[in-house]
Amino acid sequence: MPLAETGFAKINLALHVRRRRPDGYHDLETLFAFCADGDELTAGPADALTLAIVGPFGEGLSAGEDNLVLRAARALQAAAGIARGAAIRLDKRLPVASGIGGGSADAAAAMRLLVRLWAIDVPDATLHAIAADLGADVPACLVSKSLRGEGKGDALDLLDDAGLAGVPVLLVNPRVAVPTGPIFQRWDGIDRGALADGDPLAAALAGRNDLEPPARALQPVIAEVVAALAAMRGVRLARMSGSGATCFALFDTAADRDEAARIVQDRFPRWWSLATLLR
Ligand SMILES: C[C@@](CO)(OP(=O)(O)O)[C@H](O)COP(=O)(O)OP(=O)(O)OC[C@H]1O[C@@H](n2ccc(N)nc2=O)[C@H](O)[C@@H]1O
Ligand SMILES: Nc1ncnc2c1ncn2[C@@H]1O[C@H](COP(=O)(O)OP(=O)(O)O)[C@@H](O)[C@H]1O
Repeated sequence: MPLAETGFAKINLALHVRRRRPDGYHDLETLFAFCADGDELTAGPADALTLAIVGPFGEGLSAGEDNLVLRAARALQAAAGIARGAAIRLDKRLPVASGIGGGSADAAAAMRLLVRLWAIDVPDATLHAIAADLGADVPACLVSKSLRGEGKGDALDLLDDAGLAGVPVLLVNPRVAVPTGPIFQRWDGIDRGALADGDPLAAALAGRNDLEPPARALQPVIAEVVAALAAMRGVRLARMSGSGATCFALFDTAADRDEAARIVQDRFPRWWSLATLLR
C-alpha cells in the first residue's frame, strides 16, 4: 500500500502587505487557514524518483524536475544525505496559480510523505529551512494548521484554539490563472496598517487582502466572484485568497454553504468551486 498525504488548500483570511524589501520580496502579515480538502499525493518505494500527475488540473502541469513536488523531494534527499527513490503520484484537484497554495501545498505534502516513506529523522528546523527555500508559503503549508504569518510569510505563530476548525467554507475560482510575482509588483506601495492581534476571525473581519485591488485590476472578474459570494445567505466573510484569483466565503452553517455552492454552479457554470470545511 502506498502512503498518502493531502496538500491541503490554503486560505489567507487576511493579508496585509506592509513594505517592499530590497530583495524583491514583501513583508506581510497574514492569517493562514487550511481546508480539509486539497490535492492528493501518494508515494511507494522505488529505485528512482518519479512523478506522475493525474486529476482535473493535471493537464499542462510539468511533471519534470521543476515541479515543486520533485524539488521538495530533491531537497529532502540532499538534507538527509540519501539517494533513495520514490514513485510519487499527484492527483491535482486544485487550480494552478490560484492563491490557495497549490504548488506550495504539494511541496509540503511531498515532504511529509517522504519523511514517512524513507523513515528519516530530519529536525524541524531543517524541514522549515527546506520549505522556506522552496517558497514563502511552503513552511505554512508544512504545518497546515491555522497560523499567523509575518516576514515573507514564513515567520509563523501557531494559533492554538483559533476557533476555525469545522467552519464551512466555499472556494470559487473563475478559471483565470493569476501569477503571484506580478501581483505583488502591482501593489501600490501604501502601508494600510497592521493586522490586529487576538481572535483570528475578528482580526480577519477587521482586516483586508491588500493584493485584491491589484489582482482585480488584472482580472476584473474577481470583483464579480467576491460580490456573488458576499451576497449569499449566512456569509461571515467573503474575500480573495493570496494573490488570487480564488475567492472564499466562510459560512454560519454547512446548509448555507451548500445553498451558495448550488447558486454559484447555476449562475456561473464555468467557474470552479469546492465546498469544504476549515481544518
Ligand atoms: C501571496 C501568497 C500569500 O500566502 O500566496 P499565493 O497567492 O502564492 O497562494 C504568498 O505570499 C506567496 O507565496 P509563494 O507562492 O510560496 O511565493 P514564492 O514562490 O516564494 O514567491 C513568488 C513571488 O511572489 C513575490 N512575493 C512572495 C512572497 C512575499 N512575501 N513577497 C513577495 O513579493 C515575489 O515576487 C516572488 O518572486
Ligand atoms: N505541483 C505544482 N502544483 C501547482 N503549481 C506548480 C507545481 N509545481 C510547480 N508549479 C508552478 O508554480 C506556479 C504556481 O505558483 P503560484 O502562482 O505561487 O501559485 P498559487 O498562487 O496557487 O500559490 C505555477 O505556475 C506552476 O508552474
